[in-house]
Amino acid sequence: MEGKLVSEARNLLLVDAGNTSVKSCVVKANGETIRLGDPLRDRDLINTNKISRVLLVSVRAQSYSENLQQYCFDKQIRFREVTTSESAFGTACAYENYQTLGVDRWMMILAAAARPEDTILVMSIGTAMTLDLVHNKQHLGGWIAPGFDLAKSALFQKTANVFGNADYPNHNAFGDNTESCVNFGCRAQVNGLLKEGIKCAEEYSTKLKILVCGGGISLLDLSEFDDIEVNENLIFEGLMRFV
Ligand SMILES: Nc1ncnc2c1ncn2[C@@H]1O[C@H](COP(=O)(O)OP(=O)(O)OP(=O)(O)O)[C@@H](O)[C@H]1O
Ligand SMILES: CC(C)(CO)[C@@H](O)C(=O)NCCC(=O)O
Repeated sequence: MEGKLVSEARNLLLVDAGNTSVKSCVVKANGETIRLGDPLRDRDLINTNKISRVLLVSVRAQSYSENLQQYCFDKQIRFREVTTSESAFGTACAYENYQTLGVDRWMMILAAAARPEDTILVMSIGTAMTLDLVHNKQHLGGWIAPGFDLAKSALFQKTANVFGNADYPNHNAFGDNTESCVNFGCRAQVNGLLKEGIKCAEEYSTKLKILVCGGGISLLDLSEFDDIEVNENLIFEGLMRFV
């Protein structure tokens, strides 16, 4: 039975192991894609989707990569972990110590570099928020800041009297109690980061494309930004360049 499954398998599984969650994407032979979860949590995912090859990017502890590699080895599935490189496909990483740039950022940078626009700002709104500038297909650098939940928990941990709830506000306003002041303040930080990023990026070009992804996208006031594209598959788009 196991042998039959392996011989029938021909689909590719892309895996993005982030700090909060692991996402995956099945790429079928006909090009169709399906977004799924963590293959180490849902042990049927690989069998039911006839996976013959796994490509991983991870910003988690090394043990996640080792466990997935072992799992693939046991199931006779080809496995490769893609890591940040000094350059790829003609795009150089802005970090001298390139190994320290998160591979999730690297994938988004490479996805942006494959686009036709000259100047692209890539933003991820996850556990952490990141911004990276890609100009003429080169990575010029970026920012790392706490994400919405992280900013809130830092406030709760480091102050005696600030408390909150688990709401994600869908607009901005001035709060009239502690919880709403925290929520609106941290939401303003998300939007403010992008506005500041645009200001800096406009030194390179006033014609700017913005690509955004991550679990906190609904915190952005999308209508306030020109030429902005929400793309949940940015990391997978970058990873697909290695296929
Ligand atoms: N319903 C929601 N509305 C708005 N924001 C949310 C919601 N649910 C989660 N978030 C935000 O999304 C974050 C998680 O995003 P994501 O799943 O992209 O994280 P991750 O990829 O694991 O982290 P990272 O990319 O930083 O490693 C949470 O920390 C939270 O701030
Ligand atoms: C910043 C995060 C956590 C965003 O997921 C990730 O890209 C990471 O762990 N980066 C390592 C540090 C860096 O990119 O400089």
